[in-house]
Amino acid sequence: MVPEAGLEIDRLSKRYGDVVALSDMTFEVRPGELFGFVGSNGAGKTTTMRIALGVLEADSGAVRWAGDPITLSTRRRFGYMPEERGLYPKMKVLDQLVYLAKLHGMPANDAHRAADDWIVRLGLRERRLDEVQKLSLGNQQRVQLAAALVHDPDVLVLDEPFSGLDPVAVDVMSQVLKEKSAAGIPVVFSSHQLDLVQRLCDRVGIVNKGTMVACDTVDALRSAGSSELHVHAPAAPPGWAAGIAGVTVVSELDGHTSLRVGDGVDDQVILRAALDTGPVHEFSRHRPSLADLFRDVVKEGR
Ligand SMILES: Nc1ncnc2c1ncn2[C@@H]1O[C@H](COP(=O)(O)OP(=O)(O)OP(=O)(O)O)[C@@H](O)[C@H]1O
Repeated sequence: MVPEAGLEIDRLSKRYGDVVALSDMTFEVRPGELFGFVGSNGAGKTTTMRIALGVLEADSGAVRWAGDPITLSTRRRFGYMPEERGLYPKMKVLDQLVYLAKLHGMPANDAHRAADDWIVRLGLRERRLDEVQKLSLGNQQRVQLAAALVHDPDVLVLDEPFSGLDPVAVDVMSQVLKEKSAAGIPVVFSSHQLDLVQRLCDRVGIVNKGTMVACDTVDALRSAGSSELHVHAPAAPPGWAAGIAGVTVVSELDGHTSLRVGDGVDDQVILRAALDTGPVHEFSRHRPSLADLFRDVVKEGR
């Protein structure tokens, strides 16, 4: 049965000496949800994930799974892909996965079957008897994903699982994460690849300086952000829109202008100003991308 409450991160705070790594970090990854955890370098993503997995202790706050504080035995039901990766370099791929599955409490036969299945699924069949250290970095990452999945976990916490993967491996990883969340488990992963996060995730949390500053569906976040107007007026001189009240020029190049338009500004005023410069080939509104929102949040934070 799928529990109603998922993975709850509740007001986590953590300092390293004078550095405040987390300050009241709060969010929930619901069962069946694919949650993207994004933020600048040093924003606190890895620290949060380590605390969730019990690798690191918080100064205050709590982590709960299915409504209860996490214990050693519930933690065994987590699948974790640490940022620093955690494989034994001299162990063979198959042996490693079987070993890890058994460590999580799987009987030997099941462990072998699960390791074989994930090896095939993740395109590692030819590499199964190679030592991990002899694999390319991308293939090591595939093994690392297999290691997070081999014991059929109830929660998946993955620190930058997509970094360094080729496009085929990105597709495989995306598919696996979608399947796992569709099967009802909470999946949280951090990433700097915002186009991928925008495409894949049900909800996204944007972290800045150790605090969750925006957390919602991609659609809701994009709708709440101010939209941009794209104007293509080939004969328009540079600065043509600079004097229009309530309008900020975001970029301007070869007659293509992107404008941020304040609330209550009549876009027909902008269209008339564009037409005054000559022909207008494009005049369209665009919702901000996740990358645009991210930049805004980080800028505001500074
Ligand atoms: N062991 C440590 N000792 C001291 N400071 C640390 C330690 N680990 C992390 N920090 C600091 O805590 C803050 C949060 O780091 P964290 O690694 O959680 O960020 P992150 O969001 O995962 O960054 P990235 O995207 O670069 O991986 C940073 O200021 C970092 O320098």
